[in-house]
Amino acid sequence: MSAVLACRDVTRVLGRRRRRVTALQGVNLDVAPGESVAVLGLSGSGKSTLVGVLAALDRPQRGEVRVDGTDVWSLSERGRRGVRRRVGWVPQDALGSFDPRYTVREVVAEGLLARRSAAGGPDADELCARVGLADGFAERMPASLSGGERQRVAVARALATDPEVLLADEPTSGLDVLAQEHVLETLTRTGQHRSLVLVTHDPRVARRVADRVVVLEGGRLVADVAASELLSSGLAAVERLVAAMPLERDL
Ligand SMILES: Nc1ncnc2c1ncn2[C@@H]1O[C@H](COP(=O)(O)OP(=O)(O)OP(=O)(O)O)[C@@H](O)[C@H]1O
Repeated sequence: MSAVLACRDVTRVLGRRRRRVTALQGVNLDVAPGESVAVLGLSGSGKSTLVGVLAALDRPQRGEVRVDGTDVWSLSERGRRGVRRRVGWVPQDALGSFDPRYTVREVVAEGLLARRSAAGGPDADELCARVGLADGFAERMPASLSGGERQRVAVARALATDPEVLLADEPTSGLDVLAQEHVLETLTRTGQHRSLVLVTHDPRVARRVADRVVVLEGGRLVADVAASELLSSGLAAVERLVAAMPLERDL
């Protein structure tokens, strides 16, 4: 089946002069329709850079990013905006991505303005209910919510555009185990029939959510394995990740 989101031989260099860093080097990734892929890597491995590139927000120096087979950087800015609607983005820092003047309902409604399909589809309140935020949440200000609730608002806003792919960048970082579980459950349940790319440094989260796990190390994709085989794969890259989390070995 053809990939809904793909990158080919992507290289992204950041910074200037002596501070130049090759954040991604020759990265190839295919995400099939309905597939969940976790991008696993330690801090600084290039995960956030890859998210920016896959969301068509950041242009790589080399390589292609394709949405439904279309090379996004061959399009006009307008064409690229259209393509971006197909890729819903759940940021790491949900609160920082919301307009502080907006209620939860208004944040989600903002996503609806960019909805791909015209009439029909859920309204903002229905989307809030879908992510487990019914009963008065819609009128509240995101700043008054817990971290997990804010992340669920971000999922509702991303779903509002009716994307083919959800791109989630460490959506559970800083949350306690229960809130993590709520957010991951929301992502997997509401994201059904869509593709999901989830960025994480936590092998447990990767295994919990994804069908497939790819491992980034120093800007290179060094492993691509079925999630069920992640911990028994014997892959050096996975072993290094687990070893770097001494308090979290109980996987
Ligand atoms: N604007 C920048 N200028 C120079 N180097 C940068 C810039 N942004 C990121 N980098 C470097 O690029 C590399 C990849 O960064 P990136 O943020 O993608 O990693 P990451 O895996 O998402 O890390 P984390 O898990 O800590 O968020 C790192 O070495 C980082 O220091």
